[in-house]
Amino acid sequence: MMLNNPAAKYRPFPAVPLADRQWPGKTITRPPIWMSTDLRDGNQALIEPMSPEKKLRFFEMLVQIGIKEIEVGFPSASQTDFDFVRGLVDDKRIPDDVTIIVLTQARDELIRRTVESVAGAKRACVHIYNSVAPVFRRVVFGMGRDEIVQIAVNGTKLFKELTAAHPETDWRLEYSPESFSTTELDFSKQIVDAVSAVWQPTPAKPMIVNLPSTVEASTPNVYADQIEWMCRHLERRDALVISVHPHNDRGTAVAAAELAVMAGADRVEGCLFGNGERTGNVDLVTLAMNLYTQGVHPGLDFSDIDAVRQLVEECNQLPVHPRHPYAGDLVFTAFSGSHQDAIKKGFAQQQPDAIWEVPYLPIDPADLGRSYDAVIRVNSQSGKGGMAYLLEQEYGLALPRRLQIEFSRAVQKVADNSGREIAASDIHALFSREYLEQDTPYHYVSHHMTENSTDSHPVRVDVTVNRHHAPQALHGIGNGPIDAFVSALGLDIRLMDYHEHSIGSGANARAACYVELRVANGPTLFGAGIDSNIVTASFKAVLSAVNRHIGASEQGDVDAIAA
Ligand SMILES: CC(=O)SCCNC(=O)CCNC(=O)[C@H](O)C(C)(C)COP(=O)(O)OP(=O)(O)OC[C@H]1O[C@@H](n2cnc3c(N)ncnc32)[C@H](O)[C@@H]1OP(=O)(O)O
Ligand SMILES: CC(C)C(=O)C(=O)O
Ligand SMILES: [Mg+2]
Repeated sequence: MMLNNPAAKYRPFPAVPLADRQWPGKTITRPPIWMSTDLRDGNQALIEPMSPEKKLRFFEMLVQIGIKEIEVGFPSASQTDFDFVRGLVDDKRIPDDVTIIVLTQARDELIRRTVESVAGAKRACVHIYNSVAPVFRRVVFGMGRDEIVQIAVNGTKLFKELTAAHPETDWRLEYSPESFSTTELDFSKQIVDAVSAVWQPTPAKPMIVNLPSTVEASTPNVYADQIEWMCRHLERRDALVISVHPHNDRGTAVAAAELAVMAGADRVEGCLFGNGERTGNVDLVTLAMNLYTQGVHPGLDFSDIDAVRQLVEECNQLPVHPRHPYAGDLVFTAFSGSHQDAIKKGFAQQQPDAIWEVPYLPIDPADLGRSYDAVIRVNSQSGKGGMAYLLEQEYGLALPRRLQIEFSRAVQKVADNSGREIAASDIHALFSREYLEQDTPYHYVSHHMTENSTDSHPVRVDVTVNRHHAPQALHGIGNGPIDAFVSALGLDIRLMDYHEHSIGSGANARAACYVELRVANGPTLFGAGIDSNIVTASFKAVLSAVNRHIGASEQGDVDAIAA
């Protein structure tokens, strides 16, 4: 043993002897039965447990999402929980297709109080548990196996007796050998079989056998082996609903639940966004959305995930992590350049009802009620694609590729200097400053254009521009308006590239023009212009490019590019 090696005080988790395990070859083709334990396991793990009002809002939201089995509390633990559960029953707040579940230790007085809390409900499930792992048997109870079995059997017998006095309620039993995942499999089987022998479930009225990883202690494949082993060995299997309840101590609860379902589990207990004791219960939102991405409808409605998240955060008084799969603030956001480029191209090519194939996005944000707007954000890690996407989405400006490259240098400079994210409005302001507001020394005032199709230069423009604020009347002819305008300016410039598109439609439509100009044999620069008149927009774009060239030249004067 290595001295001072902390790892030396831990044991490797033993493999399950299940040579012919079947689960690795299975796929999940339908959702499990979902059970939310937000109001019990989630609530018991909060710094401040929920008030009855919050619990009720949470309950109603769970119903709305479509969860049919809801663990609503531990009524024997407190008057608040008892009253809340009683209120649900007495105020007839439980829809006919929803089953409420109440948890109790397998102790007589607690079982009595629990039955009292739900008696009279149309249907109610009492969830009885006792811990069965060796360390609990030794440390907590100081009991041998048979005595531990007796706790569960006695509790079940009492429950059977008590419920016989309330035939108006359709009673269901859920039994959990707590700490199942760290218990010898033969003992878990022994105690579950003993409980089901007392309760005598039938396929029409099955008993829920919940097999929790109370503390997640192994890799998820081991948990799957344990579940498959139990499914194969339990008595009265056709009268049992096998449930799993993974906790997230190793950070693999989602994987454990998924493999457990492949291994035969019919039902999954968990909490929204993974709240729950210590590192949490398995996250039902992630599980459900993972199914979506495999083409399996989870049977739950998370089409407005932001509203669900808001309510959960309010009730739990715990934030959902910004990187939470599907619901986090940042999960549909790409900052890095190559991601932005691929996402932008993906959105452009994605057809409305086709299979979803946008790179880097496993799910369509719209399916969760999230908008595309926040998908791409720009900071110093971003390339041209991100800022081009934002300008197009938010301002309708579709920059040509070479202009994107040119402008992204300006964006990058600002991002590098500030070290912060740059909002779409900042990018637009920068674009306006760099291109649209470049009006010195040349500023467009007005123009008149005439066309004579028989002429070799069919277009003539008479244009007024201010040069250093002094009006100048210029005239030029050419093959088209821009050609004629360039000739009217009388500068040593060549038009290299031209793009235009409309912004908006109808009476408010405007034209955006982008031109790339070369000065003499020097470098090229872009200019941009926007106007309700497309010809005016193109003239403004030319002057924008000219002014930028002049600004960039050493002399900073128009003579630098005079013909
Ligand atoms: C993994 C889980 O999440 S399990 C659910 C855990 N949740 C909670 O415990 C929240 C609500 N619980 C409570 O408020 C309290 O535990 C109560 C009110 C239910 C009971 O409180 P107390 O009577 O003080 O008992 P406490 O919970 O401390 O349990 C200790 C005793 O119960 C016994 N016990 C614990 N669990 C069980 C069980 N499932 N079945 C039978 N006996 C049990 C212990 O051996 C111990 O016995 P001892 O006093 O003879 O040594
Ligand atoms: C009560 C049981 C099911 C529990 O919450 C656990 O074992 O984690
Ligand atoms: Mg738990």
